[in-house]
Amino acid sequence: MDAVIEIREVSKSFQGQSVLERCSLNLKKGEIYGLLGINGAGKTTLMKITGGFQQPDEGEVRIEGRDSWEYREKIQSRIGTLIETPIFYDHLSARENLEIHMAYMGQESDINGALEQVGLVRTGKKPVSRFSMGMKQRLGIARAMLHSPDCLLLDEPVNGLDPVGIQEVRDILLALAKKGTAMLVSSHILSEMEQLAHRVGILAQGKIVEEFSPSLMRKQYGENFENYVIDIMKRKQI
Ligand SMILES: Nc1ncnc2c1ncn2[C@@H]1O[C@H](COP(=O)(O)OP(=O)(O)OP(=O)(O)O)[C@@H](O)[C@H]1O
Repeated sequence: MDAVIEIREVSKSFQGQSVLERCSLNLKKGEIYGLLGINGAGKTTLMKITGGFQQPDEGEVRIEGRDSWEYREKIQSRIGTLIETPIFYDHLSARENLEIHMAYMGQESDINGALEQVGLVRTGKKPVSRFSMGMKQRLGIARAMLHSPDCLLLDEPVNGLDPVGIQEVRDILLALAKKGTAMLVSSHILSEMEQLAHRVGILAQGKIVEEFSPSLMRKQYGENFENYVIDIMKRKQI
């Protein structure tokens, strides 16, 4: 398999508490991989390590063949990330924030198009400090995808979005996947995963304990799909 993201036996502990334990998963071009797990399972930690924002204690992550910690600067300029609450220059507008980001990336991009895609084109000079949580989230998504990255790491991307926003973001992500972008996406909303992800992995006990195709799972379990998945999450928690 031509993996764009290869997570190989990654382990990470904080103050002696193991969070990830030989966790492995692969993502290929155009694939959306949904990461499910209870609070504190280690989803954000795995995203941070994948993007080279944290060093694994053991194991490695390769993005397009490069070690994501060793080559973190290069990698971070090529991937798009939305991990935890996005941070912006609060006194600046959405457009100014994106302009600064692209200047930092040393690239040019269609900022207007991106703002339009996420429904922020009419915010004009309004400073980000006056944005709602959902608007900040939309801006975070625009920033993550602005430089047309081959890989996106999105930690709860629809968090705080209204139903219209959720659908818009889902459509954007599905369209990007069709163009070949690989995405690691976490969400607590199972129905969202079902509509978005090609493959879902359940993170528990520090590793992926179960992987499935949500559409096949729905076919197999019908209305019991949610219960089935929640059951696995409960059983594997300990
Ligand atoms: N920098 C850190 N220092 C100490 N502990 C940390 C640090 N980062 C994460 N942890 C701990 O690692 C565990 C996993 O946290 P993480 O944020 O990765 O989980 P999560 O699956 O994303 O949770 P949630 O669904 O609640 O967002 C938690 O117990 C958390 O307290």
